[in-house]
Amino acid sequence: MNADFGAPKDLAGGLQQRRSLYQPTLPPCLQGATVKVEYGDATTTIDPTCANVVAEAFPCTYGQPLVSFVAPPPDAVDNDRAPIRVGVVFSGRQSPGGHNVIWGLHDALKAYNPHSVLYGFVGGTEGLFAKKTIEITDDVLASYKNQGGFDLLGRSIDQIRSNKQVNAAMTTCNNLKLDGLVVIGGVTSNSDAAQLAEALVQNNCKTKVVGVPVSLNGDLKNQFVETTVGFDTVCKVNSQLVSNVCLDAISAGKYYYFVRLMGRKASHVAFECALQSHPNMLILAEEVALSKLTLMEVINKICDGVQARAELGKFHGVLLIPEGLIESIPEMYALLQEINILHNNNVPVAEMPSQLSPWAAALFQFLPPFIRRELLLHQESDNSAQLSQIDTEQLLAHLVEAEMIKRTKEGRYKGRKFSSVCHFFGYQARGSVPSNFDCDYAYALGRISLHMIAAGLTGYMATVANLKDPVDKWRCAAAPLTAMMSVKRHLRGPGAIPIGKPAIHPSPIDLKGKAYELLREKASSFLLDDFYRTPGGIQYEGPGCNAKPITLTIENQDYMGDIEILKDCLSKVRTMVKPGCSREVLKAAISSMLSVTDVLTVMSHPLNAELPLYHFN
Ligand SMILES: O=P(O)(O)OC[C@H]1O[C@](O)(CO)[C@@H](O)[C@@H]1O
Repeated sequence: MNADFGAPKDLAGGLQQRRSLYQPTLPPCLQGATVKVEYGDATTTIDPTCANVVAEAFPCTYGQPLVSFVAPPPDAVDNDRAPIRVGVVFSGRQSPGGHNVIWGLHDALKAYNPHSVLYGFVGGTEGLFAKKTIEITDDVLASYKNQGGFDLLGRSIDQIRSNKQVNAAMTTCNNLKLDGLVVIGGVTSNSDAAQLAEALVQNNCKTKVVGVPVSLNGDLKNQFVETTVGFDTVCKVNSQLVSNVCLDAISAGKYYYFVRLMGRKASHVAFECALQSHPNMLILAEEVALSKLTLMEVINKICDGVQARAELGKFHGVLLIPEGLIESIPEMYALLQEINILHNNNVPVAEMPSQLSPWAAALFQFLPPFIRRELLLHQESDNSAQLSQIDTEQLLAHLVEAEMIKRTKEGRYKGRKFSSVCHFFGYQARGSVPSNFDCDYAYALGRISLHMIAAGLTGYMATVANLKDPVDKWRCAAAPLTAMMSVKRHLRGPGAIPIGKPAIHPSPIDLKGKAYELLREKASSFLLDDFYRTPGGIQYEGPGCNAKPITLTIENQDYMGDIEILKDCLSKVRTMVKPGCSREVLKAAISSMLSVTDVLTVMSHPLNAELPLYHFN
């Protein structure tokens, strides 16, 4: 690695310079040097059927309580606080706002005790294993505040997983006498952080491990985590690009733009961009997987859309797909699985096609040569295909064109010749200057991380709830990483056997949610009416800067399921306990009628604080 990490950045004048001066807004509880730590109920896991497996895998860190942070009372005794030593590592992929986590952590650390030290691991996890550090100071941070990229420290493999890697990380923590290690990343990095936390406790290492949810994919979402840092920015930047091509398409009326967006296991980015820019078509991986659509069924669906538009005299359009679409098509998934096994068996790439099963070989041969080459690329660290390198949008455009030619020959399509232009909007947005929302959110999470370490929490994730409200209503908390875990299983239903290691899994688009329903209601209008929307570039200051402060998915994120549970629960609870009962009695009543997950949902629900108040006092 030859980058000069931590060196001052040459900020171009104007916007970049002004952004470095932006001061994130802080929720009230984080405004002082300390916080009051409130412990909630013990946790299990989001999937109670896996609780035993998770408990067995994490004997020391499973079942820890939920924690919330509130402002300390004005008369709180402010004892001397010993300096704290913390390390921070960029583990997951680049995502706008990552630098602000480090900035928030640094500011909280220095406010806590000015002699505290923050080490940044240079070159990501590899820097952690090799104890390659720089000290993070005000000077080092100055030109990275509110800037995109992860170039302050860089990153390498998103893994702290093998025994060798865990031991190397532990040695570094011991050598540097770290009180805390902050791991920045998405689902994979936070699963690894949980494993590292457990290993450190088991080996009597004093370092507390804290995870911070940073991922452009927005798929680390559960009852504790509303969204990840970077998702807001990436969706806004991509939505602008998508709306630009929509306007380009309608202007000349001659091209279909096929746009692939990042999102490996879940289609959140594509979904949000569709909500923001209203393209003609959106194919969600979750829908395809649910309906088990074959590749040709997907192609026919697109061709039917092209044909319906042609009947209205429209020969242009914009189609969005997530990069994970290819894996959601059953036969493509099966083919990728076979290739995966060949990789795991170290079969040379050139020999792979000949070792595929007959049906997989037939499918492979049917695909255009560029896709064949891309499918054979080496896997990612989580053993999945390198989806960012597979030009699925080109595959679709190629097959749609062939199908439209066929329909023309058969006399089924009488419109103009189909023409396409393909784009992958991925890395462009990933390196973007973060939005105000991501700057504030990341900075707050950085500050929370310090308070978690100071409170001695390990195996936890920093969280903020109520994100759709103004910052002064944000609720700062920490949730055990094991509470977010589940285990993959073979079969669905009661006989299903959990397999594999417990991990935090990406959460897919909720196909029963309000945001999805909204989009489906508009699908036919989007397809035919060219109902394009132009959100424009991110506005940082002045009129319009807060017009849409947070992504529409989050805004429409309904707690409907939870509210239904809550309402139902309340009506039953009323018949069981007296108004003004204690929290314990209330909890026992709730527990007697709900599953462990639902009790957790209700007790950690944003409305929970009101539960005893307006119904029982
Ligand atoms: O930087 P790389 O290794 O190409 O990673 C690309 C992957 O990272 C992500 O941007 C984030 O997980 C994915 O959407 C994408 O597939």
